[in-house]
Amino acid sequence: MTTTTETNAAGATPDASWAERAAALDAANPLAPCRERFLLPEGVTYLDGNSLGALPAAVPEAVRDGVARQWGEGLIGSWFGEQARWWELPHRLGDRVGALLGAAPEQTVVGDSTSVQIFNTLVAAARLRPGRGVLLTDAGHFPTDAYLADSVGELLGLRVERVRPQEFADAIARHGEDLAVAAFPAVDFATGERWDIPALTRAAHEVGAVAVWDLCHAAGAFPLELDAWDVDFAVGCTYKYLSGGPGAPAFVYANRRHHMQMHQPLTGWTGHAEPFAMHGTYTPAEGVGRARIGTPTILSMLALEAAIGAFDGVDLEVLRAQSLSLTGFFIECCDALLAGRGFALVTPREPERRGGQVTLRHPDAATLVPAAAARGVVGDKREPDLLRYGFNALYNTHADALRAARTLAELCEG
Ligand SMILES: Cc1ncc(COP(=O)(O)O)c(C=O)c1O
Ligand SMILES: Nc1c(O)cccc1C(=O)C[C@H](N)C(=O)O
Repeated sequence: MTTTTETNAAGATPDASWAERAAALDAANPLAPCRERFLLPEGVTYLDGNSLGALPAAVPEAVRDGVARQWGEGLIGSWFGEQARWWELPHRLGDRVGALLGAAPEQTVVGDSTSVQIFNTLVAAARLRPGRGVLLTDAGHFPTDAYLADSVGELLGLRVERVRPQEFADAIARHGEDLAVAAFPAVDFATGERWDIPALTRAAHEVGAVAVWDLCHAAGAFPLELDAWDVDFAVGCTYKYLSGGPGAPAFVYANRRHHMQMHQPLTGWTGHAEPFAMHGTYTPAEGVGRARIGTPTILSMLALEAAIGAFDGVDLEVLRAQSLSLTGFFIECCDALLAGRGFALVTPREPERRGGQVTLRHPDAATLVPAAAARGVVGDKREPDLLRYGFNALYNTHADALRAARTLAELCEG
């Protein structure tokens, strides 16, 4: 398999030895018992957890309890009653998610969708830098981030500039004190390339700008240190590596030092200082509670709360090591088994530049991805010719990686 810059001349290792290597790596995996924390369909190799995480085993019972006992029996009393305390759930869950992001408690809340939180946070961030004229964002950002940056620019009269992250540091320096906000993804959704959050955050701070990170493809995939890196704001979804389920609520992290000045545009009643006083005018809650917007989606939050339990006792450094072992082994398998079949590796080979996914390019991606899924290997396709395979170290195995590469090779043989 080739990259744009190099040709990898892997030797023809016999097929059996790949299987032996996969088995040995899986046998040595300290996270292997975590696979039992998920309900995976028999015979399916699921490599699309970078889009929708697999179902954690604890979720069905948590949702059943939420419906039958907390709602069915507790009724309205479950908002504040000991049996459920739904009202606190955005904070309770926020702290659980925050722990996976390197965020001390009371800086993260869960609620609404990623798109809503991106909008709210971008405006709040820009309002911290009045008089500045530029919102810098990634030219390859996920579409919702790009559309919302344009919308925020239009609303606030900011010029939106889109640059590739390789040019980000230069663009920051060029705009200097005219830069209000730098909004970037931690990992590129298409290529799987991981960007340097601490270095880029520092660069933004050097010109006095505010850094907003989209952690959709990072949260739960590898360790993050938002507090230590002095990140301003971060937003992300919980349905990918956190496996919160379809439509699971987003999270927003707001660094404690911004809480008192943070002025968000979506001033919903649950972010009010006294929501049940039913005042006619908005006074934001103190602390991160002001990032709340509307009524929490309790059933989804209960699913997410149970899902996050899959991380209990997991050292994120160990998870990262396993994730890199999986993606690295998959790249090796592809180098060997797909050589000369028209594939190119899009994701960087250097481990520190990868998140949890490996992206390949092939002119027949549109037919290969569904054909592989029909043979039990589920990944996804992104325009125009990308095949994405996402590895979640809590449930994927090296055998999954080998099967995926082998299946693609078999499909190319016809
Ligand atoms: C980087 C990124 N941002 C945002 C989203 C999605 O936003 P929402 O959850 O609002 O659909 C995704 C994926 O869906 C994504 O990959
Ligand atoms: N959010 C999604 C959805 O609601 C339906 C189908 C796919 C998605 C995705 O997660 C897309 C994803 N963010 C991506 O990286 O392409």
